[in-house]
Amino acid sequence: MNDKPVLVALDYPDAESALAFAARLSPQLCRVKVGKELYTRSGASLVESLQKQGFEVFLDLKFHDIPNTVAGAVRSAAELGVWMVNVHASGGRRMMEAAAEALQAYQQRPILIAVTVLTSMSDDDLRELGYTESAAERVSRLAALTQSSGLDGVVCSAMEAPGLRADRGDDFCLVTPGIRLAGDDAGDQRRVLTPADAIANGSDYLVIGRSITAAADPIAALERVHRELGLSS
Ligand SMILES: O=c1ccn([C@@H]2O[C@H](COP(=O)(O)O)[C@@H](O)[C@H]2O)c(=O)[nH]1
Repeated sequence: MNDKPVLVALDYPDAESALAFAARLSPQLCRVKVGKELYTRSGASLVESLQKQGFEVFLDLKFHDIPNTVAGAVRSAAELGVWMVNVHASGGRRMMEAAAEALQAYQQRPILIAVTVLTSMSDDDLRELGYTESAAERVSRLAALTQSSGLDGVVCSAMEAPGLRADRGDDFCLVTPGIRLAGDDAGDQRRVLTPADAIANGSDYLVIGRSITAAADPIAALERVHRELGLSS
């Protein structure tokens, strides 16, 4: 396990709330994730404010568009100096190759990963969309496509991590949302594991939102995650 596996999802409606919460966290102990809700409202300046606080930022905008547009989007993310950025694997090989190629010009580039199947989706959800594969099968296929397109890793559920680790090797980065502390409500998530089980399954990074941010005492919840992983807080 790497020494900073926790990525705290800052799913807040505005910069003030996000920055106030981040100020209670230590950049030595975790990284932060900025997603669509916060970025749409507060944009690049919010990312820069978090970086000034010392945080490495995962920009979770899940780009999915034509290759030229996605290449430009990941280039903008690199200019912003984010630590990690993502696209949707279902954008296909040419889109992912264009994204990977766009980052080659940067000496210090973001880690580039692709979302396989959202952790909020079940096999039934996929069937309703007309897919005949299970979530696990689709994740496996999209992860192979992601790796052969030159990306660094995928977003998947920790439930799929053992198979992906075996198939894709130790250097392929597995980023897993859908993490819940035991006893917490899964909410809209469908493929869920605890922090300890996710790491045991081979996850590199755990994306954790509500189990921390919606806890009565968020800092105590983060400490509980670290204790569960055998890390000091
Ligand atoms: O498949 C995915 C991809 C991204 N996410 C994001 O992670 C967090 C999870 O938040 P929780 O509150 O811990 O459920 C959220 O920002 C999602 O946009 C994901 O859940 N699943």
